[in-house]
Amino acid sequence: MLSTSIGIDLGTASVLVYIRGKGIVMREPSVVAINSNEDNQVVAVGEEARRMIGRTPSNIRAIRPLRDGVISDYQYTEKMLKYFIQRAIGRRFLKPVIAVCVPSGVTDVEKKAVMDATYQAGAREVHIIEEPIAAAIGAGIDISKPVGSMVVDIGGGTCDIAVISLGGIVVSDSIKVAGDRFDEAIVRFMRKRYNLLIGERTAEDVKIAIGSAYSFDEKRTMDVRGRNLVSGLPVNQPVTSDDIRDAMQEPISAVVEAIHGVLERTPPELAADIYERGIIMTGGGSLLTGLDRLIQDNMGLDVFVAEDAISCVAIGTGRFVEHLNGDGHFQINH
Ligand SMILES: Nc1ncnc2c1ncn2[C@@H]1O[C@H](COP(=O)(O)OP(=O)(O)OP(=O)(O)O)[C@@H](O)[C@H]1O
Repeated sequence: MLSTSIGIDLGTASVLVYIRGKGIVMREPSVVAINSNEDNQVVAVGEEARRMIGRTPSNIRAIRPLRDGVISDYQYTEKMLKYFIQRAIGRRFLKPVIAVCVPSGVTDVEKKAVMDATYQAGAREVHIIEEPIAAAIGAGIDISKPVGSMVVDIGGGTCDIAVISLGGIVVSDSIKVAGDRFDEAIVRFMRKRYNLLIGERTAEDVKIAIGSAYSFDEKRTMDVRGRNLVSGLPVNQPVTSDDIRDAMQEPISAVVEAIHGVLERTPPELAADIYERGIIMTGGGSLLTGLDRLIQDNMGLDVFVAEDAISCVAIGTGRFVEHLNGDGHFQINH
């Protein structure tokens, strides 16, 4: 009997678990709720904890243990990871082999900590995988070939840009500007332009509903509910997709500049491959309307959003662990 292989995308915004033969079996927000009256015990994890944000007595706090693509709270990252692994695998006779994809800003010490937590949660063997490699595998790129591919993974906390060839990263950059920064920019804009106080969850909803990185002919509007900072009362403020584009201009430009920077540092042969094949975008942030078009116009090359972009890293991590050969190397025979 084969032991189970599991791939985990330990993301800033969400954790996805992939099991061999089943695909993605779990997709939960990276949130932990703790009770300060009971020695900061964990009271809920994932979606249940997220629902508690802003709706709990003051002794219960919902925290995001990974922020800005780094582990901001190791203790709770470990608890969250263990909870998800145990829920995914249940009771098993044979311990699973687990690959965990960590945000690229994570240090070697933190990687070791994630490894230890995964062993403690019941793994037989643990592999830590880099985010751009997982994203590329998940997007269906054959990374083993001596051909340059550029992957831009835009998550919640980080935007990772990498040129991959022969299974390794040749040039890369990681900036702490991604989906969360877009949301924060919308919060700031609403306060400045409309004296309206909104939370980050509302900002995210607005971004997904009418946010656009590119100026399309069709304009969209929506009413945003918040608190007027002058009257102190709740109001509905109509906003347009142009408003939201203005709001996000700074973080969007930072993403475009970072891609430029990586292309400039790419060796000419690989750059030629990328001009021929285009850029692949993955991660939830790449779903922002018009972002592909904006990058395409700026760079003068084709940009494709991968199928199921938000799951690419988890799928890639799962495929990585499925195709490990006996000596611990990734190998797919095409
Ligand atoms: N349709 C959409 N349009 C715009 N943004 C979206 C959309 N769907 C999801 N997002 C954004 O994608 C981000 C989360 O992406 P993802 O789940 O890939 O991140 P993550 O892997 O948890 O983070 P990281 O890679 O930084 O660790 C959030 O900021 C979310 O608002």
